[in-house]
Amino acid sequence: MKLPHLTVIGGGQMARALVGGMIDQSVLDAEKLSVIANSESTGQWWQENYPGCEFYTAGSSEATDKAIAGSEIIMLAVKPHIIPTVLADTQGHLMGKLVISVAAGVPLAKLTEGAGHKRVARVMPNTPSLVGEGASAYCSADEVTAADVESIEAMLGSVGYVAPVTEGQLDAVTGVSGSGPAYVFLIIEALADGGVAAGLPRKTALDLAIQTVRGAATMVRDTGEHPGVLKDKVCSPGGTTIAAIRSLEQNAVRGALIDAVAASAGRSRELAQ
Ligand SMILES: NC(=O)C1=CN([C@@H]2O[C@H](COP(=O)(O)OP(=O)(O)OC[C@H]3O[C@@H](n4cnc5c(N)ncnc54)[C@H](OP(=O)(O)O)[C@@H]3O)[C@@H](O)[C@H]2O)C=CC1
Ligand SMILES: O=C(O)[C@@H]1CCC=N1
Repeated sequence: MKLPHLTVIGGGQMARALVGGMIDQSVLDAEKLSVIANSESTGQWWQENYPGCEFYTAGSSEATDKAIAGSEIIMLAVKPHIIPTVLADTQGHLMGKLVISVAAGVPLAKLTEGAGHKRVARVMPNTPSLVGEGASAYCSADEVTAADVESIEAMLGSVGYVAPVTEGQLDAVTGVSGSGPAYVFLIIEALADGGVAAGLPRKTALDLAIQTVRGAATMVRDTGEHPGVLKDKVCSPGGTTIAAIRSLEQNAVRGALIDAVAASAGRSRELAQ
C-alpha cells in the first residue's frame, strides 16, 4: 500500500524515526511528504535525507494553505505542550483530514476539540521504527473509518509491530514500548560496561551485548516459550548464570523495571491534565 500525501507537524526524533522509516520501507514517497517545523536546520535535515519532500515554517500561511490543504493525512509529532499551539495554528484547516497524534498523554478529547471533528487517532510509536523494528499501539475517535484504520495499520505496520488498544491502555503502552527503547539502550550500555570491567575491549563488549539482547528477544518471540523457562535453560546448577541472577535479584532489577514502566505511565497520565 502507498500512502496519500502526508503532512507531519514537528520534524524531530519521533517524526524522523516514524516517517523516515515509512519512506525507507517504501510505504510513503518523499514527494508525498510535507514537514512543518520551526528551524531551518530541521528543514535542511529533511531535504538532505529525503529529497523531494517539502518543508514549511510553523505558523506560516504556506504551512496551512499548501502543506495541510494538499494532504489527506496530518500527523502531529510535536511535544505534548506544543499541541495546543499547533491546533490553534491549524484551526479550521483540519476539516476532512485524518489527524494522527503521536504526542504522549494528549487525550483524544483535546485533539478532537482542537481539530473540530472526530476523525482523529492517537498513536504511541517508538524510535526503532526507524529501522523497521518499531512497536506501536493506537486508538481512534468515533469518525475514524475502516479505511482510515487500514491506512494507520499500513503506516505503523510498515515499520514494525502494531496493535489496537483502548485509550485507557495508552499510558501503559507508553510505559512499556514508547519509553522502552531507552531502558534497553541503557541495559545494552551497562552490559558493555560490565564486559569492559571484566577485561574486554569496548567494541567487542558492545557487539556481544547488542547481539545478546537481539538474540534473546528473537528467541522469546520465535519459540513462544515463557521468558522464565528460557532463563532457567541458561542457568546451570552451581554455574555462572545463577550467580549473576542472584546478584540481579539482590539489586532488585525486576522491581526497578516494573517501577520504570509505572513511572513512565504515571507521567503520561500527568501530561493529560
Ligand atoms: N522520542 C520518542 O522516543 C517518542 C516521542 N513521542 C512523542 O513524539 C512527540 C515528538 O517528540 P520528539 O520527536 O522526541 O521531539 P523533538 O523535540 O525531537 O521534535 C519536536 C519537533 O517539533 C517541532 N516544533 C516545535 N514547535 C513547533 C510548532 N509550533 N509547530 C510545528 N513544529 C514545532 C520542532 O521543530 P524544530 O526541529 O525546528 O525545533 C521539532 O522538529 C512528543 O509528543 C512525544 O511525546 C512518542 C513516542 C516516542
Ligand atoms: O519521553 C517521552 O515523553 C516520549 C514519549 C515516549 C517516549 N518518549
